[in-house]
Amino acid sequence: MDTADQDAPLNCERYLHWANVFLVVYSIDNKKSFEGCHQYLDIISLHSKGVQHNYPVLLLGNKLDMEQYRQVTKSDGQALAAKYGCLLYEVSACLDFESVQHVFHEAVREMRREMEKSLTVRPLFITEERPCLHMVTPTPVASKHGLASCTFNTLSTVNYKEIPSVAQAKLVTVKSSRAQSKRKAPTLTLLKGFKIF
Ligand SMILES: Nc1nc2c(ncn2[C@@H]2O[C@H](COP(=O)(O)OP(=O)(O)OP(=O)(O)O)[C@@H](O)[C@H]2O)c(=O)[nH]1
Repeated sequence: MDTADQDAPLNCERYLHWANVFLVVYSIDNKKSFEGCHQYLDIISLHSKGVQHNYPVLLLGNKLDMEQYRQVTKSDGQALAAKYGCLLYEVSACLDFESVQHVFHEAVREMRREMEKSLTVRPLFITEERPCLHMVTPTPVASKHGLASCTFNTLSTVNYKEIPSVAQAKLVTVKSSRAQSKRKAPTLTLLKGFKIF
């Protein structure tokens, strides 16, 4: 979405809640446009804090072909990017399509990296390897990314662990409290690493 705001951010909600990655653009030949970026960067970082999620931001100095009229040095751009923890690129939209394309590809890569990072907070699974001493209150394990959701209301001596990666998957046997009390009662066999829905 192109915000198309002329001087300052307007109705930010319409893109803040919608976007996964932000490109903040100024013209290297226009100091005012560079100064206007501060407001956008502030708003995006406030938004990220509010939702406790890091949205990648790329700061983009456009009109590199206007070098002779440059009002914003590359180090100005780098300092601003460093302040807000974002990446800086300088491009010429009218002369160099590939550099613009590269920035968009980078934006998508950054977004994927962020999503993968947030996936490292993995959902829980159950194992009987180290039984707990007390009953655990059944809790729905709801993953933000829909990876796992289950309740453990028949399992009293189970242990809760993070799901290992599929490469580490192996068979484990989980017994219900009823099964443990009866020697030949059926047990439930799970493949470690598989999600339980
Ligand atoms: N020299 C030069 N001019 C450019 C470049 N990119 C855009 N322009 C010119 O800058 C002006 C503004 O471009 P827009 O794409 O409309 O910029 P914008 O900020 O999205 O403008 P709005 O959509 O009206 O908010 C136009 O006259 C473009 O031709 C560039 O890389 N070099």
